[in-house]
Amino acid sequence: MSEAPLVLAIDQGTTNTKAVLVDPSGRIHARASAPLTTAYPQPGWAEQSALAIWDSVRDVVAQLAGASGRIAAIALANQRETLVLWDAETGQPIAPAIIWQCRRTAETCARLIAQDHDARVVELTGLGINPLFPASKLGWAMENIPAARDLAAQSRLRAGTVDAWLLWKLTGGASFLTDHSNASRTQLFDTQRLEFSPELCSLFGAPIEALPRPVPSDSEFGLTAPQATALPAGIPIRAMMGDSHAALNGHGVRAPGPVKATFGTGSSLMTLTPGRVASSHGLSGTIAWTDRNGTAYALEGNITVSAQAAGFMAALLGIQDARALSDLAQSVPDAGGVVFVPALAGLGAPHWDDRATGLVTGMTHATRPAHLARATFEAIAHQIADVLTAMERDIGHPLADLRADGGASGNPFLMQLQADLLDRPVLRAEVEEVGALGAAAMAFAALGYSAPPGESTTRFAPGMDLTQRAHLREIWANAVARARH
Ligand SMILES: O=P(O)(O)OC[C@H](O)CO
Repeated sequence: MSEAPLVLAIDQGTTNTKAVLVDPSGRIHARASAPLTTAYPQPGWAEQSALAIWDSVRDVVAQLAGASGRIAAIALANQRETLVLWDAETGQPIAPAIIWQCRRTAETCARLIAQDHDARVVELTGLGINPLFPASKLGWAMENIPAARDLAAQSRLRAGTVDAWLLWKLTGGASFLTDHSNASRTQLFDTQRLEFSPELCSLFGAPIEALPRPVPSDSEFGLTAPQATALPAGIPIRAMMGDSHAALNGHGVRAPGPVKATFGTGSSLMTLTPGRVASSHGLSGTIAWTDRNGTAYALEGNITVSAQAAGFMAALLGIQDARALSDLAQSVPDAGGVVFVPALAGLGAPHWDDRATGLVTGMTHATRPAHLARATFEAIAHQIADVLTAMERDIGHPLADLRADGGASGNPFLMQLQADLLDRPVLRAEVEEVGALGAAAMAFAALGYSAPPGESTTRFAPGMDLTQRAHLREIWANAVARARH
């Protein structure tokens, strides 16, 4: 009997690139990982090397290429809203990638909002005007990077999100495409017509001809080029999706109801909706994916700094890493009244305040590093609770539980805190690579295999006294209000 085919699923994230080899049942046969660094050259700015992103993909692919004879397809999940600019002729990036966290266009966005453009942008895209999205980033690049203007004048400028950049490199420049889930996060994409909007491109100063062609998430995206990676030429790329969208698919969510939270550098909560939605509570309407069944729409809340807050606080306290910070946090029964608001790059959903800054409240002579450590994990959970509350208000009924994935979901202390502060169960996926598995499931479906079930989970039941929970939620809300002044 011949061996089952494998999909090589790549999850290109902000802090690392991971890849897995998966079979049609969803079983992982091998894993690989490569780290990435982010530069913060000015307050509010955030950049990565586009070549380092590509090299990290080549690295993880090389670690798994021994199985290339069995690899039937490649699937890609990626950090979203990050803008890469490159020269179509040389294949070289012309500037650092402006990543999703970057707030350099905060003033431009504030001006566009003051000029009353927000309602129309939300109508077309589901997204409130914000520097998170590539639209204003591309406008900024056209104004501030002379090479972008020069190349655009020669029709050589390519401006894409990370999926488009990686696909272009994997195929040796043959494919310049983006999938609808990634396109829906650019704030240039009309999510009803499924095309980039000339009106929005003109509003943000983005050259529409430099953008990739948007296609469904299960398209025939192209074939690996000779020597692009350690893989042989001719392997098809059969799925591309934003990482958060892929994680929702990886949880086995195929119909409205469940909500998932990815505990990554930032966090994203997402739930499928019966159709296009416009949030009234600070969330985004977006496209989950498009495939042979049509377009799946979703409601999403993005938190700008989530698990990254633990690394930040560990560094600030001179503690080795987030794991050691978690140990320290568990040495005290509570945060002693201390609240940490990790608005280190403004605040995302549901507040969307670019001027908010990080803040610690409630310190006294009794405050110890352990209280700050505990407040950091509470902050991660509070932010998720804020978005879940907003989601319930938009949907109009309570959500039963939360599906959790992403690196920090591996921390049982955090998962218990999350269940406690939500006052509802948290179901954590047992494998960490839910995003990669979701992209792999999309590729297998494209190849004609039926979807594997969602990942099995560990359940964390809420156990906090309700008065204590109400008190913690209240002092958190007060601290957030202060961070915004
Ligand atoms: O790199 P991650 O996993 O934190 O994901 C980044 C998100 O896609 C940004 O929206």
